[in-house]
Amino acid sequence: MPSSTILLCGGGTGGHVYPALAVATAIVGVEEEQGNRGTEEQRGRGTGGQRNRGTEEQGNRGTEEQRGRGTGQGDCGVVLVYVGSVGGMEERIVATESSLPFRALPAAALRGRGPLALARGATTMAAGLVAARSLIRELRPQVILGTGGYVCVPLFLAATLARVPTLIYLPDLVPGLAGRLLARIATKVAVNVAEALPVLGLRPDNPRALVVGYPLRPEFFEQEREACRRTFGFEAPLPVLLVYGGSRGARSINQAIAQLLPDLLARCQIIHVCGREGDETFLHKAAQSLPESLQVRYKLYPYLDGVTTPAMVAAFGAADLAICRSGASTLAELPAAGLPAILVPYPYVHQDENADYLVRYGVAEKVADCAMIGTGPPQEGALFRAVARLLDDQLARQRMAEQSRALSRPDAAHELAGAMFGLAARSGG
Ligand SMILES: CC(=O)N[C@H]1[C@@H](OP(=O)(O)OP(=O)(O)OC[C@H]2O[C@@H](n3ccc(=O)[nH]c3=O)[C@H](O)[C@@H]2O)O[C@H](CO)[C@@H](O)[C@@H]1O
Repeated sequence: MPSSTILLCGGGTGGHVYPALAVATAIVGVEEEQGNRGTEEQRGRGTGGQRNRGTEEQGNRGTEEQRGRGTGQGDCGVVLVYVGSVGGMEERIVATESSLPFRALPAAALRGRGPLALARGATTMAAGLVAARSLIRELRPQVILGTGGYVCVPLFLAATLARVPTLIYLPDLVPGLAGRLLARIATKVAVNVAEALPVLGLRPDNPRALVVGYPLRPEFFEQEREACRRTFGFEAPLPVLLVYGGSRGARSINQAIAQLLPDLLARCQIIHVCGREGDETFLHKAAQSLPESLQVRYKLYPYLDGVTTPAMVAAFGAADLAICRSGASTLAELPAAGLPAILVPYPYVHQDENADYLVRYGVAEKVADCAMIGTGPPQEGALFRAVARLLDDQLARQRMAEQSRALSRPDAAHELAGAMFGLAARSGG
């Protein structure tokens, strides 16, 4: 496919960004395999997928040399451009963790807390549609991949008007409102697991439907446990617990951990990724009130990006057990790392279905947000009881890890890249 332009679009939260970056890396890989070399001019325009995320041995901060390796920048004839929303967290992730050029569109939620919010949302979306139409006229893409979030709506509408083929990837068991809308207008609809298709009104034999798994950063499959542990400065032979609340952090989980900190640190070491919303302050204070011998077991970060901090993949590699929300990424990242988990679904979106899927396969346990601490002493709440039981039962963890690995589909990014090339070929790219 000589000199094609592909747009990747997803935003609002991290879960809509990382799958697109993984597909970008795979597209560059497929292009290079096919020996389809770009011209000097195309190279300058930027083609990269994800930067390399390393462990301690690899320097961990991403040297210039490593960044070059992970991006695929240089010899690829495809031009990839990331399209996100104005002011969304995707701009920062794309700038830090990839070398893709970034373009922003106005976008807002399609439902509001009243008629005024709804009207404001509709106005922003109308502005987004105008901007998307002019972006498509300027960049003339052969195909567009959407990975979710409201920003895909104006871009997909503009693509439909301009007859540019689109592929929407929806990773959740039950996709949100924007996802369901996009599934109606996209040329192809890809999902993580077949169970998601009926919700979208699609049968598995529908030629528009693809079941591909979840496109992951390749580094999830490559981590070496001891190196990952050293990355976080852990030396004790105690188990490592990874706590995170999705890409934004989860206040209720952070508050529960603050209460349980002394009891947890008596049994394990913790990597806690608390989100950028300011919870770091009270967690830091809770840790400082502990004896020095326990404090060294607690590693607190607002976010792990693999460039300014250690990488999220290294945290997965270091851990024996996770406590986390059940965003769609957990359906693939936990299996790829073979990491047993206690899932605490975010109550206001469809995360229960994702958690139930993993629980059904025996690779995770579920604790309701409101049951984490309960009404009595925090140690008697459902969260601490589950953590203590699993930390004490290495065999159970091993069994969960093995069953978890069996769910892994490492070829998802590659499959989606192939589907994108197929659509681009149809559009004459
Ligand atoms: C509150 C909300 O609406 N959540 C939704 C949002 O979650 P959210 O954006 O949190 O999505 P996920 O939990 O699926 O993914 C988070 C991603 O961020 C990465 N990560 C996270 C923290 C960090 O410090 N570094 C890092 O790299 C994780 O490894 C993962 O790849 O999108 C998901 C995908 O549609 C949905 O399933 C969730 O229901």
